[in-house]
Amino acid sequence: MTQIIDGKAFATKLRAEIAAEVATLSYKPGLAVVLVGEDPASKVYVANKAKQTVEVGMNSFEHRLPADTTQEQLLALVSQLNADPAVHGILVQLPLPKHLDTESVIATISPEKDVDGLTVVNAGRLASGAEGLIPCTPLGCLLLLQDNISDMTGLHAVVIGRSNLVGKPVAQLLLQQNCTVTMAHSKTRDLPGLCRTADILVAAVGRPEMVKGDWVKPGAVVIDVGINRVPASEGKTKLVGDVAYAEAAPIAGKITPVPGGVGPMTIACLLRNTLTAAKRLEAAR
Ligand SMILES: NC(=O)C1=CN([C@@H]2O[C@H](COP(=O)(O)OP(=O)(O)OC[C@H]3O[C@@H](n4cnc5c(N)ncnc54)[C@H](OP(=O)(O)O)[C@@H]3O)[C@@H](O)[C@H]2O)C=CC1
Ligand SMILES: Nc1nc(=O)c2c([nH]1)NC[C@@H]1CN(c3ccc(C(=O)N[C@@H](CCC(=O)O)C(=O)O)cc3)C=[N+]21
Repeated sequence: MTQIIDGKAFATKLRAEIAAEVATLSYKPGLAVVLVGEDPASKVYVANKAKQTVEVGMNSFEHRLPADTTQEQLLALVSQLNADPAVHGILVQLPLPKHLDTESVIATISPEKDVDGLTVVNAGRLASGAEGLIPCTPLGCLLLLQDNISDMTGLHAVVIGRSNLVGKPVAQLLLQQNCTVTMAHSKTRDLPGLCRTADILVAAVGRPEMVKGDWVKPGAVVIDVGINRVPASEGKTKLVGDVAYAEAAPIAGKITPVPGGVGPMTIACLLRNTLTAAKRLEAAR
């Protein structure tokens, strides 16, 4: 029988552990979230994050800026948050409006407050095995895999997608777990054949239900990172992953659903990173 990996339940447990630790602190960790523009999907995530941040006993600072915010204004806000002792974590919601330079905005975030793990410093720390802040979604994937596979040594992991936010850091983490890692992307030849050799298959592509059932090796552990909103019946929309779940689930050994898989873990890991950053910053004061 296929086992469904319940990311929602795992994330609830993780948040309870975070809340218990926050309650022992003499200060309140603070997370600042910056949202530029009116993207409705982003707004939902920001609202969810703010609610859960407060629930675990942290301060949530929301900065909603208009879509026509200038580069200078955004950089000034990030600098102000860098200097604010009540702020331990800074998250700038991506993607930014096209007129803004994402790279320079990320580069302005203090690496010690970079709870998304997106700065060059934290990416370098992850690649070299040093202690830093690990991107939330990849960290969530790792925690789910560790909870479901006692030892990943020697397993073949195929990661589809090579973004700085998801694919690359996932591959780094699985390499640290002694997996043999193959990174696949839009130029990969015979992707279905490659996927069929994967003991662990991570899909972070952004293409609804691209990974078909017959791409999955029987018994493989499938982690579906994709969050795609697609039309459903009666003019409504629904969320689907990058894996054709109905086809893949009976073949996989274990699989994450969408919603209720990696998504909730991302927010829990964001809170965990904020706690980690707060403890390090306060210890250094
Ligand atoms: N669950 C969560 O919490 C989160 C979910 N997401 C979701 O995860 C997905 C990936 O996000 P992100 O990494 O930011 O996306 P990006 O668009 O930055 O990267 C997508 C990657 O997929 C690859 N790709 C695209 N088309 C194909 C194809 N036909 N075959 C093989 N590879 C392909 C691209 O290859 P190339 O480099 O060659 O272009 C690229 O490396 C999205 O659905 C996103 O919504 C993202 C963040 C958090
Ligand atoms: N700087 C930055 N960091 C990010 O990590 C980041 C970002 N920008 N931009 C957008 C993407 C997307 N993302 C999600 C987080 C949680 C859910 C989530 O909680 N999903 C739930 C519910 C979704 C719903 O029902 O609406 C689920 O999958 O069960 C989804 C998507 C983080 N991202």
